[in-house]
Amino acid sequence: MAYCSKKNILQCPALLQYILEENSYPREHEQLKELREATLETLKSWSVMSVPADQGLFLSMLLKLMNAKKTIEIGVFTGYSLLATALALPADGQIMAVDVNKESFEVGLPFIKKAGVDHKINFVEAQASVFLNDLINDGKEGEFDFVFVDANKEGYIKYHEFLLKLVKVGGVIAYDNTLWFGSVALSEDDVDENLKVNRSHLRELNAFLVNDSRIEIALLSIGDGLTLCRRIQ
Ligand SMILES: C[S@@+](CC[C@H](N)C(=O)[O-])C[C@H]1O[C@@H](n2cnc3c(N)ncnc32)[C@H](O)[C@@H]1O
Repeated sequence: MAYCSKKNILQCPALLQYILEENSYPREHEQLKELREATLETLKSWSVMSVPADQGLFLSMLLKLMNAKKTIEIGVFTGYSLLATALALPADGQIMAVDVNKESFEVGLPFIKKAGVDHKINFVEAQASVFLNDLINDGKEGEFDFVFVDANKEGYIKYHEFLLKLVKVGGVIAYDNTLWFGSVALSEDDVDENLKVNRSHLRELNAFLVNDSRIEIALLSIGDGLTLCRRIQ
């Protein structure tokens, strides 16, 4: 098989271990560590859905550099990236978070409460497109500093149009998994059957974003690939 079996584009296990175990876990917030461990214990192999600790540290750094205050989270799962975001925002920061399934969120919620940041989070159980449409109808255009998108990959291009309205000029939309195990760079014949559908959605998204003159982009090789889109008009 020509792709990395971990949901991470780093092909070298020793390097991944060095980045995570020696350089990220020592700086991970205590409740993020507890949430990560509870996710592994409760959801076993599904725990691969959480963003890795190095990406959590990056998100935290980015949000602080931007002085972000109001954000949107699409795709919560047990809430690793949500808690990393909530910890990085100021005391009066606000996150509008959506997931179709509340069950996984409930696994992480005790750690979010223990960290004392649950007051910053508005969790809505809904389809992301319905939730985004409602935010627009509620007059929230141009209100958000940052959006983290980590949900159904086939929805990303549709969400992009809503998000360009909701994020302010200068705000950032971050799309997760844009390198999809590294499979986006391989020919379809070399890709595992399980990866093909999302590989195709993500190649389509990447081609769309690179040609979108409304944004500045940076595709980062962190985690499973993260594309930052800064709204410029
Ligand atoms: C990769 S996980 C998110 C991981 C999370 N960011 C973290 O760090 O733990 C993807 C989540 O997207 C949610 N999801 C899938 N399709 C969705 C949709 N149409 N609308 C909202 N959420 C959706 C799933 O229920 C799942 O919890």
